[in-house]
Amino acid sequence: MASETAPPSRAAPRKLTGKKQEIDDFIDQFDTFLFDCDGVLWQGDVLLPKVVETLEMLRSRGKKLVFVTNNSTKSREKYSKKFEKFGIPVKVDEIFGSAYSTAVAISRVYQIPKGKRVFVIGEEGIEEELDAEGIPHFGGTQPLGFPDDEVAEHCGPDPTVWAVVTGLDRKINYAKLAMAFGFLQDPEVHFFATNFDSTFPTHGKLLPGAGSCSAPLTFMTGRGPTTFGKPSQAMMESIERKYTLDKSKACMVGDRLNTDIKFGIKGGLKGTLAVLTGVSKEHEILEAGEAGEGPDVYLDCLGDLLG
Ligand SMILES: O=C(O)[C@H](O)[C@H](O)COP(=O)(O)O
Ligand SMILES: [Mg+2]
Repeated sequence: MASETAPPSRAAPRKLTGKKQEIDDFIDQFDTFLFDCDGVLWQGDVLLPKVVETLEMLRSRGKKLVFVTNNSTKSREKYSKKFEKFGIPVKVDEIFGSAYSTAVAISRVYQIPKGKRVFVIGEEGIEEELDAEGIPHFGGTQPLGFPDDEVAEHCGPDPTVWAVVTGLDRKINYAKLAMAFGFLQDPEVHFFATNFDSTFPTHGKLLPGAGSCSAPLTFMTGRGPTTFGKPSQAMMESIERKYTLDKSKACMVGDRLNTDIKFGIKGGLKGTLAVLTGVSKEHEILEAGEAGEGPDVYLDCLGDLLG
């Protein structure tokens, strides 16, 4: 049996101490920073401490900033407006969201056939990115067209449905799941999820995440979805198509081990930085480090990069 090639040994995660020289040395290794959003820059609509100043500092040192979020509730356009509201100028092209990554995959990689449509369990972000790619869709934030308690008469296979796409849907309900289950009983119908984050960090607590919106369908059908958010490299490929990304000078900054840090490690980026303002806890980071799956370094919060 071919011997399993052990992953290249990775040093244990190191907490940056906040000494100016150590932080400067860390920052100076990179010319591009890929930033996760929820749990790194903000929690919901609350900006985390010193985020604006930190991003300004990095930009003043000539660093390229790219924003890579698994949160599919907003399109890139709407994220650009969210940044603007916080006084952070970010162009749409600097933002890569899982809704965008999924819509691009459906239209340009899988090439959905003409006359087919997509059923959505999710919010405006998915709908707006599907619209931008010219992909017909229904469900999502739109009414189903019949009272929820009549779903039994309406659910089941539908030859016009080419895929079910799930994302974070804060108004998910039994009728939506029943409709999606009906479509997925046809094995030809694709099952896509924007991302599989189990939880969503907001208001200082964890709420159900996008992965918890797709999990019931996996339980019903025995099928796992194909996902296009981190740690899938679909977004890394989108970023590389857009920018000449020198991975040997790029750092991924995230709050979640099994999405952000895994995305950076799998993507072969030079560095990974975890922050403790979102999902992963310090002991989880250290335990992951023992398995060679931890970040290179970590901080209590992004603002600590200011030293
Ligand atoms: O449930 C979700 O979709 C995720 O928790 C959330 O939106 C992650 O967003 P990110 O941290 O990738 O910006
Ligand atoms: Mg996050």
